[in-house]
Amino acid sequence: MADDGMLLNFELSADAFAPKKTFKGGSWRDRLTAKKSSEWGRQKAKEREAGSKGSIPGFEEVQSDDEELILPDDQPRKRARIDEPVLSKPNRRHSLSKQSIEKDGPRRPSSIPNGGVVSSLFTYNSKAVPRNSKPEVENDVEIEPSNAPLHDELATFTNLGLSPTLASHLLKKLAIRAPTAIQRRAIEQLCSADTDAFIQAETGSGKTLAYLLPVVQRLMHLSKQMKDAGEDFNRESGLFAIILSPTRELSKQISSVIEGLLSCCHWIVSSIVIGGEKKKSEKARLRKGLNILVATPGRLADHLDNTEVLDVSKVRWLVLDEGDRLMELGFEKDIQKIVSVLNLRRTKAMERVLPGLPDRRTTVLCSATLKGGVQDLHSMALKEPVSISLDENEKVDGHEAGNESKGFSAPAQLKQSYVTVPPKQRLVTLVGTLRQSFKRKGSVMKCIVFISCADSVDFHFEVLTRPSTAPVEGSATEVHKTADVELEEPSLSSRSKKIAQGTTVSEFRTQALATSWSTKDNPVQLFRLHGSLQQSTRTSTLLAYTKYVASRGLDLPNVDLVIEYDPPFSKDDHLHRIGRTARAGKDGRAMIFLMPGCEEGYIDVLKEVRQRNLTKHDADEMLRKGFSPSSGVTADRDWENQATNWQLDVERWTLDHPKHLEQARRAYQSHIRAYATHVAAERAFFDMRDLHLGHLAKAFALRDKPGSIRVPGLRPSKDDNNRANAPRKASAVRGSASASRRDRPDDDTGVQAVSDEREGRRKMQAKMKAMGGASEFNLG
Ligand SMILES: Nc1ncnc2c1ncn2[C@@H]1O[C@H](COP(=O)(O)OP(=O)(O)OP(=O)(O)O)[C@@H](O)[C@H]1O
Repeated sequence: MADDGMLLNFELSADAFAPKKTFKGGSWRDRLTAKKSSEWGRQKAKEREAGSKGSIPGFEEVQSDDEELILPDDQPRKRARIDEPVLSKPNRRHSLSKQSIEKDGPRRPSSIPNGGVVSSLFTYNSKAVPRNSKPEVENDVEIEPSNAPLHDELATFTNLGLSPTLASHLLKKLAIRAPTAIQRRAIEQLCSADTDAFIQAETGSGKTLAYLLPVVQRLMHLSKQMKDAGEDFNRESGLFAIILSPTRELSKQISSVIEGLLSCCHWIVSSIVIGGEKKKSEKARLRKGLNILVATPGRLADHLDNTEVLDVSKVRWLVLDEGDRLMELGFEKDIQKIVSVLNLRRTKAMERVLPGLPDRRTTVLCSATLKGGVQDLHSMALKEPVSISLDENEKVDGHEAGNESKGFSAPAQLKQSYVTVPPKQRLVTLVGTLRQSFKRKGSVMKCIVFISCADSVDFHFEVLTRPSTAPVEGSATEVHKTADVELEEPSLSSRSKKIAQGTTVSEFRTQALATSWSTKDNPVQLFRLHGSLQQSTRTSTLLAYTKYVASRGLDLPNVDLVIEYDPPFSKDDHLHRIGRTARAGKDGRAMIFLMPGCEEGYIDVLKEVRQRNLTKHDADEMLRKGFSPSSGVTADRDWENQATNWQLDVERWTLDHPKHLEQARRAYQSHIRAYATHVAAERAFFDMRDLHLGHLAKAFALRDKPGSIRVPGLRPSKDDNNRANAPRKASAVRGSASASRRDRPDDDTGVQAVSDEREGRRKMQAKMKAMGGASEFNLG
């Protein structure tokens, strides 16, 4: 009796299949299966006789049309998969290393429930499309930073209108010596005039201080005028300035910058309302009185409706920070409402004007990009504004300023690169890149990896901090309990568990050592952050990350490398993500992972952001650098074995624990859903129909066939349910990165893409808004 499971378990001896047999008895399927198996065995025997390949006990490979190696299963499977041609293995790149196979062998049967597919990392990968455009590599060009503080002798804060008290406080307490180019313009303008303003400047150019310094300066001046007129200035004098920002994190960051500034004029009081805490305590704070308020739009609109004690009649400065994000996250209506309430209440209260208080309100809009929504916000909130920006051809300290294309700006010194990685190799290439980057700069380096959804962040955090058993040179194989932290989800805190060595660690960690890839000599800490974490956890994680290497807590200082492991959902997203590095004149690198095929079209978008300093890499290069032993003494392509071992190790780890397996499947499914939510203008680059789902599964350490990955509890959409009733074609699931759309059967993938996109976008926006907005760190 030959069934599918036995087919895969056949021992290959040269004589076992020698005579040609006829098959009788059993069902037609059994006979056909046995016949095919016999032919397969004969062919293998011939190969071995020819010395082309030896058999490895306990491991036989069947290659499918997809070049997948199917491992034997404990459980005989009912359904035979008998139509796959048997291919010989012409070269060593097609097979797993013998070492890894032997290692994998004994554990395999228990590791692969319901049959599994292990495909080689290095075979049948889609190739990068040759491009006609000019070569992108223009590295090693020394470019002067475009967002650094100026060296101009005249560009001092006092020359721009700040009081000597504030200027010396900046220098002594905040180590800020000279303004950046955008600060020079904004401070001069806003200190001397009551006109609305639109500040547009690249990321990391110091926009926060560009609007805050004039506000604080003007309030200091107001307090002096009131004092001269015999009136006290204190927290009860009135609310004079409101700063709106799209996210809680950013609001807190702005609030901490204000606190730093106000320590030289402690009579001016600021506060913050951003949700995430009880409205009652926010109301209590508002009741005590304050002069500057930082808020998220939704929460402020709510307080304007429901908190009587909030008097906005004296507000004379309204700042809309990160205008593009405010619009993108759907705060338009809230802002509209806030602006009209401010207008209405100011007019009603004109008779109670304080000495020195300007008649009109100044509204300032800030943005790093000029994208669609910003224009709407501009017309809705600003009246005859002055535009404060650095023109395209403007020179900063004799060098060209940042803008290379209208509406986009990235710091000139930022080095962008992209790496084309076939879907199967994504995970190992990420690890190779991290190993290489941290090897070069040691654990003093800081990096952010952007991943498209919270489930995927969780999965990758666990994978990268799991104890590795793969023999990668110098890896920190033992678990470093001391670093497992501290920060935990309150709801999960009770579920702490004892681990083998007797140390209690939290089941849910947001910080841990990257034991699976960093080395003992150079240990790297990993932090987890996404929008599905509770607010308190997000805040403390960000703080821990900020403080980990550098101690300034203003933004995320000194981030050396940004990796966009999953491409951004829009160009603006990209700009904001890469803007976490190369801030205030510092160096920075940003690397994006693209898959061969239509994703490579995104390279043109990268060029729009900045053509210079754009470098190209490929997966082999990153793997070689990341997985080669540091001694440099290595057999040719030894790194392939190292990478394969690492990958197999993760796959085993995933299969060995139901929890990990579910997490991997959940991450995979959520990733695909998120993939469908790219903005319409960029969908040609990120086309669901070009995703090779089977290969992509490997990047989530899955050996399942894509069609069988269905995690219970993962929000099924209506269309999911409809699809479940429709016959599913195998090719629709397996796809092929290289096949054109026309080659595909008329499958339901396109429908899924569209419906998932709408659904995904709607949910994402709702979720972000419910969280009080999203930032580049709220990715769930
Ligand atoms: N004049 C200055 N000298 C030195 N450092 C500065 C100066 N102004 C701002 N910085 C620092 O530069 C960093 C970036 O500033 P900020 O966050 O205001 O930039 P941004 O333009 O708002 O960027 P993004 O658009 O990405 O939010 C901060 O760490 C800030 O402390």
